[in-house]
Amino acid sequence: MTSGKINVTVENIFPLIKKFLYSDHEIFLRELISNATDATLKLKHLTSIGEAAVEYGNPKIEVKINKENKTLHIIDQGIGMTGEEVEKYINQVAFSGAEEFLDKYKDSAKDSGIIGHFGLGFYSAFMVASKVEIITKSYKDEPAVHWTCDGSPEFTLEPSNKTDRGTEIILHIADDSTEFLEDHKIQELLNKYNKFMPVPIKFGTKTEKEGDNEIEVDAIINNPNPAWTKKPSDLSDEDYKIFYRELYPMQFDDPLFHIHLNVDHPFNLTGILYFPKLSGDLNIQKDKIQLYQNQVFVTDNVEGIVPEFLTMLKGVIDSPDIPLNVSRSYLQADGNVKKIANYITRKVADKLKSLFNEDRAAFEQKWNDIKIVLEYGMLSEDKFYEKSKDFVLYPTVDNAFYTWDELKEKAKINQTNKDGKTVLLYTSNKDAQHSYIANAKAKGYEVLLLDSPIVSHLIQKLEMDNQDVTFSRVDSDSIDNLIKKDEEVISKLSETETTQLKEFIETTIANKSYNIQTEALDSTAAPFMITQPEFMRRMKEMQAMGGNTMFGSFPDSYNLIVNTNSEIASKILNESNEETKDNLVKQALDLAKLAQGLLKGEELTAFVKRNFESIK
Ligand SMILES: Nc1ncnc2c1ncn2[C@@H]1O[C@H](COP(=O)(O)OP(=O)(O)OP(=O)(O)O)[C@@H](O)[C@H]1O
Repeated sequence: MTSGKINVTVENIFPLIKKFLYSDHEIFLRELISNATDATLKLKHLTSIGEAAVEYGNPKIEVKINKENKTLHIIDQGIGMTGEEVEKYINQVAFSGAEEFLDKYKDSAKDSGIIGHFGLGFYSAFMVASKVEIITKSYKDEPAVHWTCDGSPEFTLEPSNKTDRGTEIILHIADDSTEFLEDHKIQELLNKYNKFMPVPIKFGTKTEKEGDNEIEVDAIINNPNPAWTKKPSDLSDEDYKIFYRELYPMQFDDPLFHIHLNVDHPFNLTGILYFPKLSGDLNIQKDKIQLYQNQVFVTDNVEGIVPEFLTMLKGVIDSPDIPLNVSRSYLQADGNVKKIANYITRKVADKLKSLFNEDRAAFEQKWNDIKIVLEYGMLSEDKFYEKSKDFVLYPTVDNAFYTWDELKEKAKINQTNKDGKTVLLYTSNKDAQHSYIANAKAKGYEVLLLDSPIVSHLIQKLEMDNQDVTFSRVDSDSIDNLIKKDEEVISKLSETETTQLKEFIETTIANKSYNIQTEALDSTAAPFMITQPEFMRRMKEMQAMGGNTMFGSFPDSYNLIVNTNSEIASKILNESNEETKDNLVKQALDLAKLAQGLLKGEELTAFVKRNFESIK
């Protein structure tokens, strides 16, 4: 037996490991299973290139709890270690075995996915164990060894009678960590970190029916060949759906479509992203994109790696090239990470374009479910905005869907005003703005249905980019003013009469919240109409979305448009009975309010009562 002191740097590192290095104690299991996986894949690699004269077989990794002894065992059938290697790899912490391995087999090892990446892997065991043993036998024809260490820098190394190849790590679980002796806890951790690791992992047994008999079989907790590691051409739509279920067992909606990611230059990345049916409340998206490194779960916080607008998607990303033990802000500045984000954005845009081109009708059907992500992407990522023209749709109230170019083309003919600007009319609510939509449609205009919460920001951006186009909500002015053509409508009232009418209405209403405007409109147009000017409303909405209160909050601003060519206008003007005149104005105003959804509460009650009276 040899005993000795672990490399001096360790003396300082041990307490560090325990206290600071890992905030999450539970990751020790992931680290040890990763080591076991690496050891297994190394052996696979060596046998495949004829460097190891042993049978690879069907190795698995076993995790076992011994409640009586208060130990947790991680057993693999991998490459193992000789006594010398234990000295070297385990005792000299700073020495990275993986590094040497890679150095030796650099080029042939590249595609076997065996690059170590988590830092101080093995020693994380001391976060939960008071004593750790390693019993290991190398694939080389050398005796097995038994290493023991109680967390102090002293260790012992003695021969062992282990005869089969591989490594068993035994953790004597510390008194403050006994939760790791519970089946359900280990099950939970395996499920979280190891669900898709590339070597089968056994935890306990289960019974299975074979004919009429029940037989005891290994309970394998992982799927070693998850969909993202396969070629897209080997997967059907159904396979992708099945994998979605596997990722999110509690998710019952099918995804709308998927995007298979696969790149190996200038960085390595594979994965599958899904467009989910978004639930109404975007804040409670529980199932997130999961980040893996060589099939080991790392985190489901992909902020900084995936462009923000795509964090609403689901799925997995697997890349060995994402630095993990660094802060988020560092991550965002990392060149590789930026490239990854750009690549993902491009892939998503390409996929959307091909979906659109392949089956436009199906794409239109999905539009409502995906638009929020796309619109957000247009606003936040210039690269995505540039590509979005090819597939972003603008739906009308009549369920027609236009691309940007189609829309401009169409509107140009009929909806260009006298200043040469094409005016795109839209509504945010088909029901609430019904009467205004009807006015626009009567003129043969298209009305878009743009009802996302970020629409005001989006149209602002579109207008900036297309100086010949302007957006106006249907209720922001009278239809003749929205798209001003050259033809003048002649007023039936003289200028004096118009002033008289305006003054009378002003005094009757005596309510400063409306800005009264008299206009000579078509005689069949509504006599009184309340509008909400586009600019003020849009500013207010943008401010509400952006949470910016720097300029104070914008007040609501409404105009009352009085149509001087309407019969009612003349009637009011010519009415000699003051009370009747007053009532005419009040009734007309209430009707205008009703059409804009502004007649509420006490006013609505009084209105209803008054109208019942009038038909008695
Ligand atoms: N189960 C095992 N079988 C064979 N060798 C092992 C096993 N566990 C650890 N080792 C050896 O010990 C070395 C040190 O392991 P440790 O987990 O500390 O770091 P690493 O695996 O090299 O790097 P990292 O964990 O950061 O990816 C490994 O590189 C490997 O050579």
